[in-house]
Amino acid sequence: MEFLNGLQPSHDLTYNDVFMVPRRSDVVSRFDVDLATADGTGTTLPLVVSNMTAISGRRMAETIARRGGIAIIPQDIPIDVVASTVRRVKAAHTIYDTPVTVPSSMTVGEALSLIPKRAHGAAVVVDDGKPLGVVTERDGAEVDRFAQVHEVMDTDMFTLDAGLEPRAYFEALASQHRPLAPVLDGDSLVGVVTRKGALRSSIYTPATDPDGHLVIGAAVGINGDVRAKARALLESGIDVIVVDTAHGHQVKMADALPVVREERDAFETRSGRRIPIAAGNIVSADGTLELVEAGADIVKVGVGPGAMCTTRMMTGVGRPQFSAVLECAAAARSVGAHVWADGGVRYPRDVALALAGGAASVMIGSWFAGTHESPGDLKFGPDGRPYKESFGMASSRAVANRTRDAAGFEKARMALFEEGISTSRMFLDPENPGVEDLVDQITAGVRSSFTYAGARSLPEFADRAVVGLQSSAGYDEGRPLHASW
Ligand SMILES: NC(=O)C1=CN([C@@H]2O[C@H](COP(=O)(O)OP(=O)(O)OC[C@H]3O[C@@H](n4cnc5c(N)ncnc54)[C@H](OP(=O)(O)O)[C@@H]3O)[C@@H](O)[C@H]2O)C=CC1
Ligand SMILES: Nc1nc2c(ncn2[C@@H]2O[C@H](COP(=O)(O)O)[C@@H](O)[C@H]2O)c(=O)[nH]1
Ligand SMILES: [K+]
Repeated sequence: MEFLNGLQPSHDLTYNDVFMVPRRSDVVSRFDVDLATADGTGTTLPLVVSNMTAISGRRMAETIARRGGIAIIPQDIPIDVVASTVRRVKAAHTIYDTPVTVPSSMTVGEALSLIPKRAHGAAVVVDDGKPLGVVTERDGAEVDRFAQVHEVMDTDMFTLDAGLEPRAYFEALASQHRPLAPVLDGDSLVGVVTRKGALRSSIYTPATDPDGHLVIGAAVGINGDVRAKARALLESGIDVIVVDTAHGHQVKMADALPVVREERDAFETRSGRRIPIAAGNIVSADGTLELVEAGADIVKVGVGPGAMCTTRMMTGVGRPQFSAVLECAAAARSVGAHVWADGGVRYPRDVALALAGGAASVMIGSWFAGTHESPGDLKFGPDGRPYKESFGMASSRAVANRTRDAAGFEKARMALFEEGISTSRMFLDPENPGVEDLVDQITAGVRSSFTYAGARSLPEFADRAVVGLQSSAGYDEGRPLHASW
């Protein structure tokens, strides 16, 4: 990346401070862009879902990996729960959506609470392994919530066979005027296909491990028995291990990383698979080099940009994210390592700018909180708008959860330090209520960005991007106008 007109910025910059200028391009189609990352995680899109309890769980993990990204399960989740999450993600189909299945005797009320767990808006009714019908929100809307599913389900089953090409699924659904269909392999239900899903599987490549299963990562903190936790996580079958703390450039991190590296190397000897280690967070070249030296393959960059994060207001500490990414990515590159740009991403442009700054992948938390796939229950505001609750991992809510086994006195001491928001309502966008809708927007924006720069791949983009500085009026000029002046 170079600054426009050779400018050397006199102060640190964040995403809103900068813009990219187009340059002559021989990339003639946005489909010619390859967004695969080289950070060793197997992702085909440079997107990582933040290790936050309100955002990253099983549904998020399988959905994002199916489209090429990866989700990181937070450090606060008990290891047996992480292991079962990993098992279920690895068992999920790489092409078809996982169906919500309900027995025919389930109440409509219960079924309606399960349907929003998937963006496709329907549950498949299954008795004794045999699919009998489909029930949607609309089917359940007008009836008593204690009615049973078999009374309202659509039994005029339209199913499709597994193994067809995406176009065939799309056309079959379109010609039958169906939004979705259960997919059967022989008699058994293997998934659900929607028109959009079929379209997406022709555009995205799932992120898979060497055995062809969807990828997933998990985080470990720097306190407690780091060795045992790291070993258990590796044994659970994760594809990247994230060593996570607010202030990554500290002695405890420098002590924890060699331990995690030893466990990783031992796991490689046992299994033949080398699992990358990500660690953070830091915002300086020094911090990057020290973490890489201590064992990190990937360094997580970002102190204070996160939407749930109060660190900068509480402490005055942090660094505008674009400059932090730029400096850390250059340092990482000089020693053959990678960075993830973590936090503060609200628009596709921010993802593009992080990649221009040299990030191998971009971590997104809050933006993905308001989707069907985030773990929380769907709630409704006074105006009926659906939302999910989100909270920071350094909020009193998260700290209370993380320290649940500590003695009362210790708990109270730790609760003194709070650097995150405990409740925030993240509304679902009615047009884009699923995380895949957001991924569609991001990849459309980023692919287009690459063609403006004349780049076909991430390294080419980081090399060719020309970045200028703008005032807030410049930023404002770029915003769309949804009503008249
Ligand atoms: N990217 C960001 O800007 C930030 C992210 N977070 C996220 O919040 C979660 C919790 O992280 P964390 O608070 O580190 O909790 P951890 O449970 O990982 O504990 C952090 C350890 O580091 C010590 N420590 C020393 N200085 C600091 C400091 N300035 N801030 C925090 N800990 C410090 C703490 O000791 P002691 O308690 O005795 O001081 C404690 O032993 C993580 O998921 C992290 O990524 C949190 C804040 C900022
Ligand atoms: N200072 C804090 N940072 C936090 C907290 N919880 C998460 N985070 C960081 O934010 C990013 C996600 O950023 P977003 O803008 O996409 O939401 C996450 O990966 C963490 O690094 C917190 O409580 N305090
Ligand atoms: K912030």
